[in-house]
Amino acid sequence: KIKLDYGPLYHGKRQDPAMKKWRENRFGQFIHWGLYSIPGGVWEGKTYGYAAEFLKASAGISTERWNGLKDEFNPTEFNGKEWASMAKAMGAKYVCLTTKHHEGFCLWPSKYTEFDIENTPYQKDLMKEFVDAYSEAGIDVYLYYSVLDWYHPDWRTKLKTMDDVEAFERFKTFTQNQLVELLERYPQVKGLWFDGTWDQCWKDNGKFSYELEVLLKEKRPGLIVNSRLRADDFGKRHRDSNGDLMGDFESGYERRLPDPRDTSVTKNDWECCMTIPENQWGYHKDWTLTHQKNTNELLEMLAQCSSQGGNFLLNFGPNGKGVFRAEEKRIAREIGEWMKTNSAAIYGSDYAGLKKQDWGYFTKNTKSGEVYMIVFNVPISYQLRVELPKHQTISKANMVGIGQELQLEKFDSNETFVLLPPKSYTSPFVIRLELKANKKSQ
Ligand SMILES: COc1ccc([C@H]2[C@H](O)[C@H](O)[C@H](C)N2C)cc1
Repeated sequence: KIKLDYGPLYHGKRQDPAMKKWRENRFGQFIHWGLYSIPGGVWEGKTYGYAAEFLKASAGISTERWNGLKDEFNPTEFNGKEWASMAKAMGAKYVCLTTKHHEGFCLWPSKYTEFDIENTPYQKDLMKEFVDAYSEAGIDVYLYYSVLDWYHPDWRTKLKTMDDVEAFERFKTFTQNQLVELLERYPQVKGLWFDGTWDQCWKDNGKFSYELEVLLKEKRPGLIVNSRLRADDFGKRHRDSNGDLMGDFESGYERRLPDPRDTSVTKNDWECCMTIPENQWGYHKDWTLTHQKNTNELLEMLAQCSSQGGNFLLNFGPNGKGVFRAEEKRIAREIGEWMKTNSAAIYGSDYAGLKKQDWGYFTKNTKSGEVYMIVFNVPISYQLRVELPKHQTISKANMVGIGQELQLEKFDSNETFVLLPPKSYTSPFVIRLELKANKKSQ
């Protein structure tokens, strides 16, 4: 092991109540909302297909012109309670909102910059309405914060000169001040989701990122931070120079999932953040440019994450007025419909320790011990293979929802077929297994 002064604060999975709640949540709503939500990927009549939150770069817009968008930010149709009730109906147990994306515009009235909500026609503390509404709906609130800040004069991608070093020292102070300010203004907040920490400037400041994690966790005991906050003594990110995770959960799964058979990911807590289009985090006017994931595709990702002990954070991008697009509202409703019947297989679930099969995913409820099969691919044979450890056997298998008991066919080996009634299955479904000790092996 390489000796590190600025590696992880601890090893293994946190078992405190705050982290256990994070783990039980399993399903969250990501929201990207900022000045980029106003143009929505279109500039001077031209549509740019790249991620809408990068329009400044993809359309070559001057900093002055881009920053001028703050004078147009007036989300008169924003209604925190409506947003929270859509998320509640979808079945999201937590939410993560961009307080400041790479553009540097702050959705809260910050003492440390004038590039914030206070200096827009809207003026009001939108973040307070947001945090209060979601908290009252029983949804845990997390805040996304981009260290990378295109607006701030002291931002430096890399530190080449002494001027750069001095500027970046001021930038580090600014960053720390803003983060403390967020925790003080919004006491309900459960955690921080850091982004924009891939540049050399941050890799050269592992000590600062370590001390920042310590400071923020002292300010807010139980605070949860993602792996993107940290760099170690040698500039390694997410995992330190010994391969150990820094932060409380691995958040490198951005628009991608681990291999479904990879059981190594179960060693740490982790989260996959996902867009509905191929690559749009901020609102984009034209979603027809790329594939839009449908509800069953998204449900399968949610099921896979749970089956491998990870969380699924699904992104929504409201427009400049604070309105979600029709596709997002429909998908939220459809996911919520499915969760009404099947959420027992998701909330409080974890890796079941059973061999992955082609028909779908196993999850295990950590409290009840009940094992679930979430089925996406019904085999032509209508036989769902289950391989159990020698000492276990299935005593019952029931469809969740309708409750129907399913026939079992047991093999001499440790395999069992759960037999499906031969009919058409047009929506993913869940089977609850009751397992018991296997007498034969005693
Ligand atoms: C250059 O590649 C990037 C940089 C930043 C991102 C940002 C997205 O804007 C979004 O906020 C995502 C969570 N983050 C990694 C994505 C890809």
